[in-house]
Amino acid sequence: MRRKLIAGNWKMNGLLAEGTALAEALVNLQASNSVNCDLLIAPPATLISPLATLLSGSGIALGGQDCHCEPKGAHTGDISAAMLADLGCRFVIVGHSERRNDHAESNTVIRQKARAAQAAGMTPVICVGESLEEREAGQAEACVADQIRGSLPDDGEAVLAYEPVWAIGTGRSATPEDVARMHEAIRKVTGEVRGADYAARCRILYGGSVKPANAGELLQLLDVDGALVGGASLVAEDFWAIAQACP
Ligand SMILES: O=C(CO)COP(=O)(O)O
Repeated sequence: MRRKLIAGNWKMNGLLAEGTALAEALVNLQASNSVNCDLLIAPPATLISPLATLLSGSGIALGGQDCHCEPKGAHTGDISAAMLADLGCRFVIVGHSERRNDHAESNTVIRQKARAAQAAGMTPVICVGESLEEREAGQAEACVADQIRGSLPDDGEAVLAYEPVWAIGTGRSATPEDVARMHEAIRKVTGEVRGADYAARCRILYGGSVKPANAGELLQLLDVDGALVGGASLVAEDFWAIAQACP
């Protein structure tokens, strides 16, 4: 049985005061309500240290939004997986479409980052997803399969996140039918790459305009093991309502 994971990707949002207030609000919500899922927040790197203190003992896990594939060295501006783990991160998002696009990250680099995360004792959350052009050309499943074959490490734990690029930050979520079909396809490819046992336990999250209004129907789909939430994770009540939608 795969326990659902609701993850908030804060992206490049949150100065110290608002970031800590948001985390405090989540800790308070968690103290007074139980949810049927694991919880993770991935704040900007500048907030990891203060949030590590704030979230300590809360049961809300902390994650990075990216890491470098090398353990250390001359990489100005980058952060190693060990640095994230050192501050208490248990997860790190790799291969988000915004990194694939803004920083021209390839599947090969993303796999190296995922391996670096595993080597530091963290679980990578590996993002995949097709562009609108790829979907309109009927290439969505082939594109996502290529991304999985290229970026999923050969061993070790990983979480996968299906985030169709056209659904991110647009308010336009994929339909439950599209999500169900794609998640089934992702589990099948994962089985081909890593074997049936691994595919059966691998968590596959959906991301792209998840909000309280659509979380319930997405999270009850058979192969949807949680959500990677952008915009709605910046509002404590909305993020909490999404977590509460886990059946
Ligand atoms: O990119 C996302 C999460 O990683 C999704 O962002 P939105 O929820 O804002 O569409």
